Amino acid sequence: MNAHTVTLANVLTIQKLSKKFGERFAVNQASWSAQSGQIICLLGHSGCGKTTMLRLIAGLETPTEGSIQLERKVLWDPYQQVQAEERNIGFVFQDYALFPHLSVLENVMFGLKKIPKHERQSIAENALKHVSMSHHIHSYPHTLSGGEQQRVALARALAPKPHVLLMDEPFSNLDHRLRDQIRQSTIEILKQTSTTTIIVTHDPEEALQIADQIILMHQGKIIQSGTPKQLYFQPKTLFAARYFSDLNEIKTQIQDQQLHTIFGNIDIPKHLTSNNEIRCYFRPHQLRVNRIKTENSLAAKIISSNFLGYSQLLKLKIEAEDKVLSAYVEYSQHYDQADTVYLSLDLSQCFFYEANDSIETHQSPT
Ligand SMILES: Nc1ncnc2c1ncn2[C@@H]1O[C@H](COP(=O)(O)OP(=O)(O)OP(=O)(O)O)[C@@H](O)[C@H]1O
Repeated sequence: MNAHTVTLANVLTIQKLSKKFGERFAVNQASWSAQSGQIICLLGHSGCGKTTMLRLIAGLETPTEGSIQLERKVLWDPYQQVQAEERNIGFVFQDYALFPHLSVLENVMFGLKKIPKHERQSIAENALKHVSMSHHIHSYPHTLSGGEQQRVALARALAPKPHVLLMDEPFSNLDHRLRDQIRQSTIEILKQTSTTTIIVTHDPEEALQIADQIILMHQGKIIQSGTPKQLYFQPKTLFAARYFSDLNEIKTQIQDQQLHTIFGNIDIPKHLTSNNEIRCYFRPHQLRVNRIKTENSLAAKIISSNFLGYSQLLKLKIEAEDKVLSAYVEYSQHYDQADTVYLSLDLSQCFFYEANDSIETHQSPT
């Protein structure tokens, strides 16, 4: 193996995992893996099966089929099962689930039952020091802010040095200003301790910011997995593209082995082989807005403008077409409603899908 191809071992391996409640699949044939020290985000809309996936890994739900493996040990398959308390997996619940009648220190010590009594206190104190909560060891949970409770829950989950840490929407109960700060410090702690962590979130920006790998789910199935940049820049389906931002859509026509659009022509992407109509999609910030006409640019009128602080969202009506597009531009450029501007687009950065795109089948260029 050469020095540049070091591969990390899989810590967690999920294969064809399914969970049915009645006739409905909450998780449907999901396969993915986490490598040592990685932060994985399970991302998707409400009800897509993220929490069920965490609970299956923790041993709080029993799978219908498939397998879960921690390093070389099978945690669950149809023939072998390891009980939840024997899995050495930490869990931070959405509401933190601290015991109200125990102090902060006692809450953290509670997770250390397997460790000799005389060592528990110093390990718990150390874990609390790590999350900067030493000054609160004798406080009770109800006297702490949401952010402080989150840090105690993190210390309690990390103190037993779990093989894998599971966190269910850990930042969603924090107010907006605190969220960024707590998220940042949590990620620093997870990276310092090289803790392999699976975080559930429905927030695409959060996943892009913190994940080494994103697993995007819809109706129990994995739609796409990969690095944040792969999901954002090379979404394989319209669903994946749309999860991360609004999209503009324009029509294309096939002529002479090329796709013709109002912004110019491009070779037909190789992955598109059927005869269905192909549509071109792009994010609002991809549309270039200019005051001066350039080659291949289209005249458009600004029909509305929304101030967003640093940027501005423009709705633009193309003059020669019955088409309205959206664009983000820097506010400092001071575009106003009714201004005429010129639009251009780099087609090589756009996504192309068939018009009747189903969620799982059609791919964009990679
Ligand atoms: N114990 C249960 N009994 C029956 N159905 C369940 C049970 N738990 C979850 N479900 C169903 O399984 C599906 C997936 O639920 P799950 O909680 O895993 O989704 P989620 O993506 O975590 O959603 P949210 O973000 O809203 O928490 C939903 O349709 C839900 O109603």
